[in-house]
Amino acid sequence: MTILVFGRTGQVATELSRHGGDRVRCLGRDEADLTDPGTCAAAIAGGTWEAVINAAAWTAVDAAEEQEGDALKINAGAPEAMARAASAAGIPLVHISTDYVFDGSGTAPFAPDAATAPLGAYGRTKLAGEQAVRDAGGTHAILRTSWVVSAHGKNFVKTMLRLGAERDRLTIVADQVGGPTPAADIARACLGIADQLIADPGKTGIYHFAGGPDVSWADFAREIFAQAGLSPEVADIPSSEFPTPAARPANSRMDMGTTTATFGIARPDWRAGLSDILTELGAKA
Ligand SMILES: NC(=O)C1=CN([C@@H]2O[C@H](COP(=O)(O)OP(=O)(O)OC[C@H]3O[C@@H](n4cnc5c(N)ncnc54)[C@H](OP(=O)(O)O)[C@@H]3O)[C@@H](O)[C@H]2O)C=CC1
Ligand SMILES: Cc1cn([C@H]2C[C@H](O)[C@@H](COP(=O)(O)OP(=O)(O)O[C@H]3O[C@@H](C)C(=O)[C@@H](O)[C@H]3O)O2)c(=O)[nH]c1=O
Repeated sequence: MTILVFGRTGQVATELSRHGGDRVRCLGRDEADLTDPGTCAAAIAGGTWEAVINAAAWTAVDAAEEQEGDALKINAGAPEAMARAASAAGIPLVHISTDYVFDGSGTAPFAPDAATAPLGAYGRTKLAGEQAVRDAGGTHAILRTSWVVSAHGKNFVKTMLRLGAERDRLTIVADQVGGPTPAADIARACLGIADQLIADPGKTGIYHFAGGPDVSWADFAREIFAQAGLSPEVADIPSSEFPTPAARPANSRMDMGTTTATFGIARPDWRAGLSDILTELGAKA
């Protein structure tokens, strides 16, 4: 049997396709459009699947501020339909969420049961998606991750490689700290969690999965440039000097202790994943 994946072109979906091989069937927007949640439910009901993984989402953080209704449909309406259909089919759903459901207060890592309080529209829509998945009442894992990077799509590593080649000096925020997470590691975790939920629906719940060690965006940029053999000056700035439509959490540290205890999945070292990404991009020094 096969695992159904929503998403085909995204960072995590691309790695699910790569790591899942013949075990996964990835649906692009042409086959299941999340703005039309009925197409997601129909895709689940229309096949015989072992599990469902939702790797599709509205991920444009700033654009969500102006288009929250559109983002809500994709990040909550579609997951609700997926969760209901998966529950009706008696199969588990692995749904990916984000550190941006937290307000970023303090410096301690957030546990999965910590209070949520999103700072912006993207986080609000993702939190609504989590709630919808839980309300559907089926077997599920809501896997919150952070700062996803890969050789595909749009992400901080690719932005830094572009800017680092163009400029002598970059100003990068140093007062936001979190765990960069390679999409390949997320894909492996999702597949492992899906298998374990099939075997034991009692593992249903909210889990965290983020790379370590925690780092500021500025220090993350420095490591990207070190591994890529680029040497622009990286100047630390406060978030106030990099104004964006959506506020970002200052503290994105996430405690993944329950993920390790429940599923035996260890925290990945993002520096190793970064090395793989740069090698794949032909950018490794
Ligand atoms: N990127 C990050 O830094 C983080 C991401 N996450 C979460 O991880 C998950 C995966 O993110 P990531 O791989 O980075 O996402 P990407 O932005 O790389 O890809 C998003 C995917 O969603 C698809 N999608 C968007 N809108 C629709 C739609 N209307 N119908 C069908 N498909 C659609 C896109 O397809 P298309 O190419 O056709 O638009 C694409 O495949 C998401 O749940 C995200 O919220 C969590 C923390 C950090
Ligand atoms: C390009 C650039 C960015 N920055 C800052 C802005 C921001 O605080 C930080 C990262 O910028 P980005 O726009 O890549 O990050 P952003 O889109 O906010 O990334 C988020 O995406 C969503 C989908 C998530 O779920 C989060 O976990 C997180 O990964 O870097 C600088 O300080 N200087 C720069 O030159």
